[in-house]
Amino acid sequence: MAYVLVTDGIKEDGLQPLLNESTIQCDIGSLNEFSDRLDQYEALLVRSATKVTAEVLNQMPNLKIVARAGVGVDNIDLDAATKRGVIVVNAPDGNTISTTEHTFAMMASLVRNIPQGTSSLKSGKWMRKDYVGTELYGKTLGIVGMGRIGTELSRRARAFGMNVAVFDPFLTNDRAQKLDVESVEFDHLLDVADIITVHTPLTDKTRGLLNEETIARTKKGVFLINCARGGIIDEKALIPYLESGHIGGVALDVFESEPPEHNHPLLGYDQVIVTPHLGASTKEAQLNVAAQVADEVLYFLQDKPIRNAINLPGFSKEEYEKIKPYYELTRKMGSILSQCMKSAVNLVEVSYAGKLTELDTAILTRNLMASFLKSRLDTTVNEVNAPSIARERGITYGEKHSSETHGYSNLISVTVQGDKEAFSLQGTYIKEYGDRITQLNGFDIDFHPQGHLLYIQHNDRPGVIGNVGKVLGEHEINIATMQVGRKTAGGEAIMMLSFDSELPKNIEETLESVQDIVKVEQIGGV
Ligand SMILES: NC(=O)C1=CN([C@@H]2O[C@H](COP(=O)(O)OP(=O)(O)OC[C@H]3O[C@@H](n4cnc5c(N)ncnc54)[C@H](O)[C@@H]3O)[C@@H](O)[C@H]2O)C=CC1
Ligand SMILES: O=C(O)C(=O)COP(=O)(O)O
Repeated sequence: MAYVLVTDGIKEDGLQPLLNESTIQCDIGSLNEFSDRLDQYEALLVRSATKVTAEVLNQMPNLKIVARAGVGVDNIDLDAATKRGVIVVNAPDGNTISTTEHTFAMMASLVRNIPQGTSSLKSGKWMRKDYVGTELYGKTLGIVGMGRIGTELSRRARAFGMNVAVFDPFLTNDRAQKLDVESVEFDHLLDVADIITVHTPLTDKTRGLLNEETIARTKKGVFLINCARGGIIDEKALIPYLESGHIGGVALDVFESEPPEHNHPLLGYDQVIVTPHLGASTKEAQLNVAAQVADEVLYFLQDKPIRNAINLPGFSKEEYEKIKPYYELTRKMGSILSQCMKSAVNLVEVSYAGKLTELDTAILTRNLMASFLKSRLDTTVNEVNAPSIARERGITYGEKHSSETHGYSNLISVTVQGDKEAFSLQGTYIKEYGDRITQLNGFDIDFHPQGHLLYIQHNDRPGVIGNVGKVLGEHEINIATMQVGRKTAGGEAIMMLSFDSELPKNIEETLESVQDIVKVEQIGGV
């Protein structure tokens, strides 16, 4: 049974695939409510309220995946999760439309004083001349961050006859042209925009993007909107400009600290309109994001590919189908290399040739590294934390694409380099025969890496192979398959034997005492 904890009121209708799965038990509530059994959960589903800190992760030693039913993952300690090997996924596009529409509603409300007019009338006043608004038509909307939400917003703004100036370092001219927006530098956007709205994640670069200095550059009467993340607009910096009347109005759906304090200074200004982080709060968005993360968690627990991992290279289902056979091969190669080369390693070089060069191979290299490191360490190592663990251990690794296929349609070559020795392995996947190891330390060989293996280095002399068979026979060990490789007659040679069951621990020493046998390594669990 896999245990899953669902927090933050994620919509249950969308979670049906998880809730209906008989091998999964879903608990619904908060971290606090289930504090006595946090150690059992393999998956945690959250929105923005639950803070997945390093401390929370420590209390959940079994946790393998955190799924964010929404976009922003700033409530999750990504570094700590990555280090621990916990996959973090989100639901990137399920709430795009809702947040876009909310931003547009905030913009329209802001320029037409709708919230102010509502509360004034409800308090018995009829103040038409105090609430004269501004048209959107013909005004310039400055969008900072042209991702999913920024893009959808720009389409709506264009439909309202607005000009759109965008600052996003990743926006190409071609895309800007297609979207009929002007791509500008940030300073230029500050100069020309009548309304500025931010749609970036909160990062070190975007924190305080609109601050005392940058707001000073904006047009008098500018309207500012933040429906992205609290802190992108520096809340304190707004106050002098609201006081002086430089800012025409501010719309905030998000705050530096949520909920904001009751006596938060910005809440006292009539020109500031607010909502309590409602951007994604529609029936449709909540159903979408819940269904997206439920699918991802279910897939993950069933060892199927996940699409929206934040701390892993992403790939589509189609790409996964292509990569799948090599995934198993790289796992096996990593394990064999680690067990054959027992000494310290400082460099791992992976080369992909043939059909593989058409694929994004980064995930394969991570998989190989995870498998390589796993056999050497007793901590959790997977594709998520393999890069940081390798770095910590002083192991550099890299990958390249090459044209040297050695006649195979696809070929993976790996060299592991230590201070004193090196070890190399080549493998391929052939549809009819499965995965094959085709070369080991320069020796041509051909075997299916499966089960319990014995790798023997020996001198190519008459009787050696027979003696190995004899010793194993005396120990009642049945050889399943045996492959021999050599470079020259009478020179160095290797054997690779496979067995149906585990071998006795001391068999290496017994075999190493046989004449002309140089080295014996058991390779288990491939
Ligand atoms: N209020 C709410 O309830 C919701 C808020 N959000 C927030 O909205 C924001 C945007 O969401 P999406 O559009 O889905 O994300 P996205 O990832 O599609 O877009 C973000 C864009 O920001 C750009 N960007 C990053 N750093 C930048 C910088 N320094 N300057 C300019 N542009 C920069 C990126 O290139 C990207 O195009 C996120 O912070 C997300 O958390 C999202 C959904 C709901
Ligand atoms: O998706 C996002 O980034 C959001 O900010 C939505 O947050 P929520 O799930 O409504 O707490």
